[in-house]
Amino acid sequence: MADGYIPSFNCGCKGIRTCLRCEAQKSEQHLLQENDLIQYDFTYDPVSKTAVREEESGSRQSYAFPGVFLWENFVSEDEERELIARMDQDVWRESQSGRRKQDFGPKVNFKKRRVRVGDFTGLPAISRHLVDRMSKAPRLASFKPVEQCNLDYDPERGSAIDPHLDDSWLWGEHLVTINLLSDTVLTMSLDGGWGDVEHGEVRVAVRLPRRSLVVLYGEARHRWKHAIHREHIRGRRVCSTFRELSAEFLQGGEQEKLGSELLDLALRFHGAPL
Ligand SMILES: O=C(O)CCC(=O)C(=O)O
Ligand SMILES: [Fe+2]
Repeated sequence: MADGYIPSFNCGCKGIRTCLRCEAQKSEQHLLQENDLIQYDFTYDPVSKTAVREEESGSRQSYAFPGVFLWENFVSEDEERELIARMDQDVWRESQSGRRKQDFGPKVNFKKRRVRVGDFTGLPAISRHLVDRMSKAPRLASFKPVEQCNLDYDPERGSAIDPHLDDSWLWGEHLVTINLLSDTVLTMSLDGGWGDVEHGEVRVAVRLPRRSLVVLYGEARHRWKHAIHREHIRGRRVCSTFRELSAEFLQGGEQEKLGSELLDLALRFHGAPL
């Protein structure tokens, strides 16, 4: 897809962030993107917290892979049904790469590093129990989200999210995502080699079972990019990502006042999507 290509119809894609719907409109289609045939180098093992690679020769390499916490069966089947039914009562807005989204959070301009309350009215009521429950994990004992973003991935649209790092000017140490409706794979990637892999892109596949919660922190948050590739969306997938504030917006930080206003609002759980 050429840079600057702007689809002229019903999707939210811009530039290189395309979906099957807008790709189908192009005369010269490149339906298979480069990353459609990924050979995974490593697979994450949540028990040993290592990234494991099996060579064709039968030898096995494994390296510590810190910064991922996985909580299986975080929500029950009944809860999942209720959560999705509730989300589907609200409008889903078109986003990039064939995703749809619902946002509950402050108004942010990341380029200009500006944030304000805007129309934010708090996280949705359905999240109160979820946030309560996540705080039972020692890693999340003091996690206080001020933003929730729900994303809806559709295999028919080729929905995906390209490798990226989440902002760390506004957002804090922990990125918390609840994975609903289908299993998927969160692909972690690093350029320039790792361990005995001297150069090139190293990828670690983190399996996310349906109804699990995953936390990225430390190196997995700040050094490794994360992505959801198209081929790992096998059925409708909905996720909710929760983000906390960075030190600048917490006690003792320069923007503490705004931070505490956002926190108070967020944790009243009276929110409507923006
Ligand atoms: O879909 C996911 O699990 C990841 C979403 C994500 O990385 C983001 O919204 O920044
Ligand atoms: Fe992200």
